[in-house]
Amino acid sequence: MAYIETNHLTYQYRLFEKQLGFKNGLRDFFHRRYQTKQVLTDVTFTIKQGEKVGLLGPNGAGKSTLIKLMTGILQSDQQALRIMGVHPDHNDYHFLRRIGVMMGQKSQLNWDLPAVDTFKLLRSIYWVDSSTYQARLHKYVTMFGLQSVLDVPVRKLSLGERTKLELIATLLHGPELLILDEPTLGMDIVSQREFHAFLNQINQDDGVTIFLISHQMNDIEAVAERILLLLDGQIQFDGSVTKLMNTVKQPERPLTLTNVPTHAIIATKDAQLTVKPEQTVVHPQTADSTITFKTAALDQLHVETPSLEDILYSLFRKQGGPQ
Ligand SMILES: Nc1ncnc2c1ncn2[C@@H]1O[C@H](COP(=O)(O)OP(=O)(O)OP(=O)(O)O)[C@@H](O)[C@H]1O
Repeated sequence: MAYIETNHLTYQYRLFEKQLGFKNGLRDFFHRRYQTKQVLTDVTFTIKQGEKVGLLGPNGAGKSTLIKLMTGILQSDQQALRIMGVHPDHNDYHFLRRIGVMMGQKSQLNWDLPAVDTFKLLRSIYWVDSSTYQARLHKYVTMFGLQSVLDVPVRKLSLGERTKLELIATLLHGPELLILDEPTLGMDIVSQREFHAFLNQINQDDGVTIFLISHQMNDIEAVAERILLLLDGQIQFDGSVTKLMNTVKQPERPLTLTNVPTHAIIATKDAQLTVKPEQTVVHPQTADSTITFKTAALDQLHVETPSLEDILYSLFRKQGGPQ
């Protein structure tokens, strides 16, 4: 049985259609009219225990909606979604104990209290025994080097410190599945890397399955072994970052050559280019980073490989799947 399984998962919101004017307002009161907004259509994928999966998609693609369905905040068809063998329900305590959810824009830490006070509260809510709690707290706080800020009211901490404490709060009850929605928003690059290293460590040490939504490409590249691309409400790609880079028809990039000798021939992996004497810019069909020279004597050759961000930019702009 798959650890996480969606099977033609479809979701639409129902929106109240409000009419303008007093008379229409009165009519609305007795005869409400609704329209529907299709957000997810036939979303099908499976995730194995211990995987680190990134969910990518443009604004409004339905990523948060999918998370709300996965955590039982929104309800879907029973057969369309199974998480750890059950249909998610946000009233199911046993289910909630097994997952941890961190939303970058929502905090569970009390602003006026030190983080350790919220940790103690969470320990009681989740019935974590004292020795397990102490061991986890010690491990996580040491990994992040946050010993000195545990007793400081949260409002006095930097955003980076708060975010790391937020992650610790999410993990104290020992969830097997960690769902993260934009966790590194606003973090500097040093804190981001510490955060990535932490996630990879808990995945390795404790086998925590990680489901990560982020618009930060470095989050995805540093953590996710596999990405799901949500476009037009459907999973349009499922595979590794490398596979996405190889699958997607990459935007054509000019090669800028200087001091090209007469009829210098450059071989790419898949094709050969013959450079005409005066030509200093060529547009190869298949440019990649493994270009070799057959006839050397080029002074300078710079090949730019498109980044993941470039690839996603072109995909998100046209809102279509990889071709
Ligand atoms: N409660 C709601 N009622 C009606 N429509 C909603 C509701 N919540 C979200 N939507 C709509 O559903 C679509 C998907 O929203 P969702 O928040 O899931 O997207 P997202 O991929 O998480 O976007 P972002 O990257 O901006 O966070 C959007 O068009 C949004 O306006």
